[in-house]
Amino acid sequence: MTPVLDVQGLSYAYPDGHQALSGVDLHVHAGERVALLGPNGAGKTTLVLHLNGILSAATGHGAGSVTVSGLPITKEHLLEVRRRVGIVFQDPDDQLFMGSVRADVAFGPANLGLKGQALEDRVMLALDLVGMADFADRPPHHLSFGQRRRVAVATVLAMEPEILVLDEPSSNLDPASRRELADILRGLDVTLLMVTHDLPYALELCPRSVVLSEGRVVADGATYDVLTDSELMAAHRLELPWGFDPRAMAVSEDAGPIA
Ligand SMILES: Nc1ncnc2c1ncn2[C@@H]1O[C@H](COP(=O)(O)OP(=O)(O)OP(=O)(O)O)[C@@H](O)[C@H]1O
Repeated sequence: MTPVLDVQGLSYAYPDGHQALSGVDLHVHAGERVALLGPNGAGKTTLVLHLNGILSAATGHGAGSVTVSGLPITKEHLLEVRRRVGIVFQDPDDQLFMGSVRADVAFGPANLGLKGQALEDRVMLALDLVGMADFADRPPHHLSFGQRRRVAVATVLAMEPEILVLDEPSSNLDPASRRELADILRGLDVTLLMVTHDLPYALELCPRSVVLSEGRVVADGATYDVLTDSELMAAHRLELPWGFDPRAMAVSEDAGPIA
């Protein structure tokens, strides 16, 4: 089966010469939920920025390729790739800038040419998926942080992406909002790649984890196996919260230990 996301030998140095990625391979199949873990400065954001062509190995600072559903990320395919790969950034305020929730969620699909009832249906479906339909006419800046994060997810879902990439989705959420967002994400019919430092969240949501460290993939396997490999964890500055034991966690059947 062809991976929906195929990263091959990706290397990238920033213009100042800092080598952020070195020969990264990552193959994600349709419907997978994958956590991208790693210490600060590992290259996670740099990798994510390559997935919809914000950064590109082709700019002369890198090597390798990124292919989305068979489509290489080139200038010619950039718009289509950006529709297929939806990125939810850590700060929802980077993605919300219109006067109402409805207008923000409509912005992307309207740019694709959707209008009238089809546009309204697309917007309301996306808001329904994140439990924010009742907030459609509210100004985003009147919402709480957790509500704005959900709307940011809806702006991306409204583009009907094949791959949903989330940067630190659980950060700054209270425990109930954190759990509710996990339920929402688990219920989506989409391939999911989630950058996170929240290791319990990775275990809860993603059967598979990839660990990036100093620009290289140092582990790729079952999240449970990664989080219980104390040598690997220590070597790459990954720490479980105090008192959290993956072995004892009651987890959903597709994300948990294969006992
Ligand atoms: N614009 C830039 N110019 C030069 N170096 C950069 C730039 N952005 C990031 N870097 C460097 O590239 C490396 C990877 O950074 P990146 O932001 O991808 O890490 P990260 O894994 O997302 O970290 P964090 O967990 O802290 O968000 C770091 O050493 C960082 O200092």
